[in-house]
Amino acid sequence: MDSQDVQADLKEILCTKEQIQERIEELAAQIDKDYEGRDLLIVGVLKGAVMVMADLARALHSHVTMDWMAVSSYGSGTQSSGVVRIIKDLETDLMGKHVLIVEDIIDSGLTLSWLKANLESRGPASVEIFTMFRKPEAAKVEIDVKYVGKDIPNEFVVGYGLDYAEKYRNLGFVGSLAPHVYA
Ligand SMILES: O=P(O)(O)OC[C@H]1O[C@H](OP(=O)(O)OP(=O)(O)O)[C@H](O)[C@@H]1O
Ligand code: HPA
Ligand SMILES: [Mg+2]
Repeated sequence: MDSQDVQADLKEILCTKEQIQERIEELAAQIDKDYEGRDLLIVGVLKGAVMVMADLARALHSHVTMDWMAVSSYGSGTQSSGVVRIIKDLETDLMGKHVLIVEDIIDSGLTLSWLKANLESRGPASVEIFTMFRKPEAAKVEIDVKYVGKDIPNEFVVGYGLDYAEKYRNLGFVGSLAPHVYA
C-alpha cells in the first residue's frame, strides 16, 4: 500500500504526529511530578498502546518498570463486543505497586472499566489510567481517567497504534476512517 492509498482511506486528520508528541511530553512531566519518590509500573494494553507506551516511557524522567497485557474486545469490526478477553496476562505481581494503565483510546469505556477492576483485585497500592485519546460521546460506562491526551469526536479513528482490521496501526498520526472503507 503506498501513501496515496492511505490518504484516500481517511476522512480527516484529527491529531498530527507533532501534536501527539507535544501532548505526551506535557503529560509525562505531570506524571513525573505526581509519582515523585514512588516506584511506578506502567502497563501497556496490547496491541493498540504500543506506540503511546514507547513514546510515554521515553518522555518520563523517573525510573519506571514496564509490563504488558493483551486484551481484545473489538475483533475485526468497528463496534466493541463488550466481552473482554485476556490474551496475554502480566508477568508482574501487582501487590503493593503503583500502577498506571496506558491505553491508546477510550471509546465505550468497556475495556478499561473491566481492566481497571481486574488489576485492582490484585492488591496494588494504586491503579490509574492514561489514555492518549478519548471519545466522550461514546461512553457507555463512567471511568475515572487521570491522564487524557485528547478528546476526539465519536468517529472511528486509525493510526498511532489504532487499527481497523489490523491495518493503519503504523501511521504516526491519527485520522478518522472514511466510511467507504468499512461500509
Ligand atoms: O473503550 P472501548 O470501547 O472498550 O475501546 C477501547 C479498546 O479497544 C481497542 O482495543 P482492541 O480490543 O480493538 O484491541 P487492540 O488494542 O489489539 O486493537 C483499543 O485499543 C482499546 O483497548
Ligand atoms: O475508533 C477506534 N479506532 C480503532 N480502534 C478502536 N477501538 C475502540 N475505538 C476505536
Ligand atoms: Mg487495545
